[in-house]
Amino acid sequence: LKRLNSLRRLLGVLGDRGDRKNGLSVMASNEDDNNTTNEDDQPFTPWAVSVASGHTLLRSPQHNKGLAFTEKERDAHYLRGLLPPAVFTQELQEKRTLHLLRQYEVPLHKYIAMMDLQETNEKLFYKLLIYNVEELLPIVYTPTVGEACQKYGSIYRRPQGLYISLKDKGKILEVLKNWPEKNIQVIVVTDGERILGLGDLGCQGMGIPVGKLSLYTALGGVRPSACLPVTIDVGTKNETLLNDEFYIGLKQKRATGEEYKEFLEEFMTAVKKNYGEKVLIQFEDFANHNAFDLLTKYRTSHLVFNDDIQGTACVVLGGLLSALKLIGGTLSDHTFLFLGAGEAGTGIAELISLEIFKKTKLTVEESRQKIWLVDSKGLVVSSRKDSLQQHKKPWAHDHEPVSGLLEAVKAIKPTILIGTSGVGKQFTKEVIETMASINAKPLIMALSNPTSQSECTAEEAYTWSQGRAIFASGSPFDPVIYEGKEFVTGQSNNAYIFPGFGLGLIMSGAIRVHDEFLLAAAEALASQVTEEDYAEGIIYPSFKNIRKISATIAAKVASRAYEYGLASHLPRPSNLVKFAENCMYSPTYRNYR
Ligand SMILES: NC(=O)C1=CN([C@@H]2O[C@H](COP(=O)(O)OP(=O)(O)OC[C@H]3O[C@@H](n4cnc5c(N)ncnc54)[C@H](OP(=O)(O)O)[C@@H]3O)[C@@H](O)[C@H]2O)C=CC1
Ligand SMILES: CC(=O)C(=O)O
Ligand SMILES: [Mg+2]
Repeated sequence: LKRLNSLRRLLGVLGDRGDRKNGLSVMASNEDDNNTTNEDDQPFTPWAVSVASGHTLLRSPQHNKGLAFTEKERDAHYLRGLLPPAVFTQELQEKRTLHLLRQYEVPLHKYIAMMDLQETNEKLFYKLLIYNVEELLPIVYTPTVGEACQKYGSIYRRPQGLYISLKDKGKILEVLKNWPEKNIQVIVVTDGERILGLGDLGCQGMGIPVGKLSLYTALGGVRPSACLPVTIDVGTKNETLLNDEFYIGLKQKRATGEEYKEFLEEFMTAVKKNYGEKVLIQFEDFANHNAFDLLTKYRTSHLVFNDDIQGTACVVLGGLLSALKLIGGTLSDHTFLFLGAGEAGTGIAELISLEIFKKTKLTVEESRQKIWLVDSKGLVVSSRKDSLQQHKKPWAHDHEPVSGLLEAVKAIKPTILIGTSGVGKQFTKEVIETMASINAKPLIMALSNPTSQSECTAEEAYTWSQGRAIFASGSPFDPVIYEGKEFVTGQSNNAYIFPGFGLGLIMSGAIRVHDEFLLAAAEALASQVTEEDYAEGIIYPSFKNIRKISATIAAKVASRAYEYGLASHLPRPSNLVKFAENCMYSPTYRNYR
């Protein structure tokens, strides 16, 4: 009877709504019961019926403007008294927040502050990120996001993204329907097994899809409400996490084999059913024993993109095409040696050989002969072929076995050395000195993330090559002074690619990804490097111009999609760059009536 009375009172409050001239936010709750008896052990219904004004408006990250609500808006939306009297412009808010962020000395604290901002005032978060991208990218993205994932359980405040765990088997479609936004254009999904070069972080990998999607918006202009971060939790093999009382994921051994495949199949089917044919699914930081299979299996039935295999290939090929201006020759004149023969390494190798095949008279097989890879067992050579994973086989060339990287550098004499091992400090003094003894301008790319896993630092690359190296890294390094000269380094990270690439797919309504799109994206990136960049010895354009770069990449990708009959948004816009720019999300506040 008491509960019935509560309900009556609640309905009475709701009935009052029309009488309340102000249309105030109405929060009705049976917590308001004037009961004297303790109901703590009674089942409770968390009623919340609201319109976005007053307190509710301030609590809505999409609509909140904080101190930037004007006097008129404060009157019209029942905010009087809920905010201090000062009215700030968005620019002043940006300045204030930046000032605050700079007071934190620990990058992880800045990360937490940025995530809080994203959860309270989305437009201010994106304004800050877009206009201060070089300063804040290392916070919301690599390297800090790596540390955030490692400590995700203990810094956890509010859930971000959608968690799909083995507990949801048979109900994934229902779980997708719980997500509040219906019009999803991009999903970034991980299963947490290979988070950067930090290994299996299980459910705590969620930081990666969240971070990648914030870049989709900030760098590529995709609406935040169209982005869905997903973590698939099938357990973890990380014993530390399994024994951690603050671990937020399933405490069980990672599922493998058929159980894993069936769960992923259910996810892929549910996604297509819920969001349609044109939702982009970006696979991120899966271990390579699943990543290649998932890409192969779903590339013909879904719009899928593996960032670690394909996005990384684009950013590196773009950097190589641009580097030719500094190191000379054509791509096919060079010899490439990789440390690491996994997703990134073989993905890049495949795209380089495709580009050489397209631009020369060489066959794909001949172009592959210019590329060598070293894995944890040494140089990938034909005598090892039978025991090699499928993705390594095309790179198993005839050569006697070579055990380590230094020996491989001496034997192969590469002009370009690329680190994709996920293991730090592998480009030793001897390795770089040997590269410098073979090449006037050795091109050295240390791509592993985060900074702790980088194959070498910028300082090591410049010092050990006596200032002759052309250097780029996956995570950013500060400029280095060597013998009185300043060396600015480039960041070779797929963040240059996926936001623009995804935008190109979305704006053209592409239904599948074709390898030609990857070549187009790489060439578009290379075309954005300026003479000033080359004068500084860098092979990537500045992140400051990333939205323009993303628009150029999007336009080229879309253009190929139309050319290959894979675009569904018709008619084709005549100026694709302009169209891409016009599609981009703006972080500027809107006026409320
Ligand atoms: N800059 C960027 O944009 C990107 C950077 N990355 C980074 O690249 C790294 C690798 O990623 P990914 O390719 O997906 O990982 P994978 O696990 O697929 O591949 C790692 C490769 O490195 C090899 N390896 C591991 N340890 C050693 C060692 N000590 N000596 C030689 N080889 C070794 C492995 O050998 P084996 O096969 O024998 O086990 C494997 O071939 C990560 O740190 C990741 O953060 C990834 C994507 C993009
Ligand atoms: C950059 C990226 O995707 C990685 O390190 O995995
Ligand atoms: Mg990745």
